[in-house]
Amino acid sequence: MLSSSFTTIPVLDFSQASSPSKPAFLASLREALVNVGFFYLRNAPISVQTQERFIEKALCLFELPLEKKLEIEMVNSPHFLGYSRLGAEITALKPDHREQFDFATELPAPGPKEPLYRNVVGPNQWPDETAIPGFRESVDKYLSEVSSLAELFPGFIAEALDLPSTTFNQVFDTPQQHKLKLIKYPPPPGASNKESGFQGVGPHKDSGFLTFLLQGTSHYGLEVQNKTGTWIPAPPLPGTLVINIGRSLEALTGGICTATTHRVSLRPENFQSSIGPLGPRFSFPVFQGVSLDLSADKISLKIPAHICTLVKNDKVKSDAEGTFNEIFRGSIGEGTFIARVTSHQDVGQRWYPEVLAKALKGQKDFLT
Ligand SMILES: O=C(O)CCC(=O)C(=O)O
Ligand SMILES: [Fe+2]
Repeated sequence: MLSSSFTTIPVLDFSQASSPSKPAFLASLREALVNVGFFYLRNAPISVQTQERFIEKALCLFELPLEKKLEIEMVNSPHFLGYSRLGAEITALKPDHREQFDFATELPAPGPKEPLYRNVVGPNQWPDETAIPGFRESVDKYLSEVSSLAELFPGFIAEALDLPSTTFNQVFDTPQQHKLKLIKYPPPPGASNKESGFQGVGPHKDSGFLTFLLQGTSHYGLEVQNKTGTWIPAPPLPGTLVINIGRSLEALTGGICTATTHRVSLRPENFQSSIGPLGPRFSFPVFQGVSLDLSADKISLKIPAHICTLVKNDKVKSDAEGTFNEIFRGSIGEGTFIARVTSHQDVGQRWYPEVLAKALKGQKDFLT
């Protein structure tokens, strides 16, 4: 049954999230969760000053000379935090054409007796404060405001699914780690594939609860795959964040909330405007984490039947890799760890060579 699927991405207004308009907000949220997996959010409670200062500092970070960036290269960190050079990350078995810095809620590394997968949490690698004064403060502030917004959504989602508003409380750690990626997509080199463009990031689903994406420039490029396999553009709308559902939320709701495949295509025309070249595209996703020790089968949410019947498509065409679904039979921590090791193989090779070798062979039971 592939007859109907979304062709546009809904726009929700956060100012409706408090009564008396809350029922309308929850109804739009329900439709977005169940049938699209993506929505824009207007009037998010993130201060314009925080956002602008964060973008300004982020652009300075990319302008540092390569040797300064390499001081905080991700390969130095067993926690997958820091700088990844252009082409260092792999998605859907192909290198991505993007340069990025990964930061996260500042937390200590796990102790030696904790499971290996807990190493996806640990301290950040911060750039030299004298090179970009105020950088750390601007990132901390932005991540903290987005985290506060993110932490309101489990309650809204529960209510949108007609579940008690505290339903998801048990799935988060205290404190919970969230991740912030700073991404630069340079214009594509040479000719690109006409149909799909040059791969900025290949087709994938995010692995967390929700992702909160700030598109920092006006480029087209982000595309969302509807259930029939068609790619729908998700260009930046001024004053909005793009929010999408990750595999953790999808698994926790037994697939009622849909984690939708997306990609960034770098077509040469996306880098041109009527007044000339746009330069690189910048984007800044925050990935909302969930408890690492959680496994989908430990949580059995009873979603009301009238919500389950809203799910329109029983078959979904997706270009994302399927491996995570297999891995997900273990804990979320294991799944996330393996996804990180295979995406950042230089880090995997340096810190977890055995896990990488086994992951690459597609073995799934190696962390037991
Ligand atoms: O750059 C974007 O707009 C999206 C990036 C993305 O999907 C990701 O990093 O997971
Ligand atoms: Fe993504």
